[in-house]
Amino acid sequence: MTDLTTGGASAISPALELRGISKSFGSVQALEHVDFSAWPGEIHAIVGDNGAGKSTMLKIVTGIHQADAGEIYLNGRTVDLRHNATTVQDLGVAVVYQDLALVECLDIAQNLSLGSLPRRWGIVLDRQRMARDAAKVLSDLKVRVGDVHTPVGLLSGGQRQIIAIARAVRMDKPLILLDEPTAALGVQESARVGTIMGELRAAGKAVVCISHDLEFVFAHADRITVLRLGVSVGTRKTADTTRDEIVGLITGAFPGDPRPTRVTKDAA
Ligand SMILES: Nc1ncnc2c1ncn2[C@@H]1O[C@H](COP(=O)(O)OP(=O)(O)OP(=O)(O)O)[C@@H](O)[C@H]1O
Repeated sequence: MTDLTTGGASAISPALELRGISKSFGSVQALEHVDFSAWPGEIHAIVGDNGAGKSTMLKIVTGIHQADAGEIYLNGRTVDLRHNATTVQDLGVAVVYQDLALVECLDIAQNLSLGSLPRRWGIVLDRQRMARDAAKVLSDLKVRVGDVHTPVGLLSGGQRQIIAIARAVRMDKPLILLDEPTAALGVQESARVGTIMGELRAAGKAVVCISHDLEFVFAHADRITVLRLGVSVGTRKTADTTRDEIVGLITGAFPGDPRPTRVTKDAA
C-alpha cells in the first residue's frame, strides 16, 4: 500500500511539485499561490467547479501556459517556467488533454505510435510492426476497439478517449496527467480507465487526474486536491475524507473558506 504520509512509496521527491504557482489572464486571477505535489505510486485527483483553474494548472505543467510566479519541480528537478509543450515528454510527462489531440484521419495504430513512428525520409517504414505493437498495447490494457486500422475519426467519443489514454500509457513516463479521462465514457469503460490508472500506480508512476466525477475519484484516487476560484483550498487522503467534505470544499460551503469570490487584479 502506498505510504501517503509522504504521499508515495519510498520516493525521496515528488514526481510533480508546484510551489506558489500564480497565473492571471488579463484581470482574471486563474491561479493564486497554488502548492501541489504528486508522488510516485500515487493517484492524485484534482477537483473543482467550472473555472476553478484545473486546466490552467495542467497547462502550466505541460508548458502550454507560462506561470507568472512560482516554481515547478519534476522528479525533484526544477523546471524552467518557460518550458514548452514540445519538451514535456522529454521531462518525463505523458498527458491526455480533454480535447484528446488525436489525428482523426490516421488509424488507431498510427495514433498510438504518434511521435515514435518508425520513419525514413518522412515515410513510415514498418506498418505491420506498428499494427502488431498497437494490438499488443491494446490487448495488454484489455481494451477492445476492433481493428487497429480503423481511422480514429470513425470511433465513438469513448473509444477515442481510451485510445488517447492508451497512447499516454505506451509512452511509459513517470508522470501521467489526465484531464477528465472519463468524460465521454460509460460505466464499464470508466472502470477500465480506473483499473489502468491502478496498474500505472502499481508500476510506480504518479497519476494526476482532473475530474468532475466524484464517484470515479472516490473509487480510484489516493488523494484529492480541491481548487476553488484559483486557490488550492485543501488536499485530503481519500480514505480520510467524505464526499460531503469534498463538495463543501468545492462549493465553499465550509467554515473558513479562504476564497469566497475570485480575486481580480482590479479588485486586488
Ligand atoms: N486562455 C485563457 N484566456 C483567458 N481566460 C482564461 C483562459 N484560460 C482560462 N481562463 C480563465 O481562467 C479561469 C480558470 O479556468 P480553467 O479553464 O483553468 O478552469 P477549470 O477548472 O479547468 O474549468 P472547467 O472545469 O470548466 O474546464 C477561468 O475564469 C477561465 O475563464
